[in-house]
Amino acid sequence: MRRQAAGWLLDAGCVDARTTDPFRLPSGWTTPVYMDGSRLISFPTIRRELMKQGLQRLLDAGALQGLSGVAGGESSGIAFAAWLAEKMDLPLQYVRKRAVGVRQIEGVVEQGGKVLLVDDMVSAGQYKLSFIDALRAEGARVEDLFVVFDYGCLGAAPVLQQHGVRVHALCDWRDVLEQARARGQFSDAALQTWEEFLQAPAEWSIAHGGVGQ
Ligand SMILES: O=P(O)(O)OC[C@H]1O[C@H](OP(=O)(O)OP(=O)(O)O)[C@H](O)[C@@H]1O
Ligand SMILES: O=C(O)c1cc(=O)[nH]c(=O)[nH]1
Repeated sequence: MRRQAAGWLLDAGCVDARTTDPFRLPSGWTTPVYMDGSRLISFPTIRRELMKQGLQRLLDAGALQGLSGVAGGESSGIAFAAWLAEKMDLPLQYVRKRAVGVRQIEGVVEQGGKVLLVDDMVSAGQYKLSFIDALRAEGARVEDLFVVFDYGCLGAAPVLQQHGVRVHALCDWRDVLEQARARGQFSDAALQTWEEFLQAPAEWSIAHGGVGQ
C-alpha cells in the first residue's frame, strides 16, 4: 500500500529532486527533494484512491472511533479534510496558518469533541503544532493526524507523539525513493543525492546551509 501511494505522488508530478541548489524549507531545513502535495487535488482517480486508503488506515488504527469532526490544515489540507468529512458524514472545520483577527479556525468546533486533523503532508511538523494548539484552544480534542505524505526523516512523528497526537501517513520519502528507483525516474545523480539525504538528513541539511533539528 505504501508503494502504491508513493507511485501516485510520482504520477501526479508532486516530486522534484535536485542535485544542486537545495530547497530551503520554512522550518530552516535544506533538502534535495520537495513534495508539492497541492497538485493531488487535480487528479480525481488518485485523490479518490488516496482517501480510500486513508480511511482504511485510520479505521485499522482505531482513529475514527468517537470522532465528532474533521479539520483541514490551510490550505492544501482543506480539500482532503472535506472529502473525508463527507464520506463519514461529519462536520468540517479548517484551521488557518495564522489567525485573521482573533480567529484561526473556520467552522463550528464542538466543545470536548474529538477532531481528526488532516493535511496533505507533514515535513518538520511546525504548522501541525500550531493547528493542534488552535483546535485545542477552541475546546477540541486532537489525538490523530492524517496526511498522505510524511517526510519520515525530520522527526515530526515523535514530536507530535509527545504532544499527544499520532501520525497516520500513507507513505514517506523512503517509499517514494524506492518507487522512483524501480521506475527509473530521475537521474542516477538525483537518486544518489536523495539517498544521501535520507541516510543522514541532519548532516545533509547542515552541510547545505540548513538547520539539523
Ligand atoms: O510544517 P509542517 O506541519 O510540517 O507542514 C508543512 C506544510 O507544507 C505544506 O504547506 P505549504 O506551506 O507549502 O502550503 P499550502 O498548504 O498552503 O499549499 C503542507 O500543506 C503543510 O501544511
Ligand atoms: O516544509 C514545508 O513546508 C514543505 C516541504 C515540502 O516538501 N513541500 C511543501 O509543500 N512544504
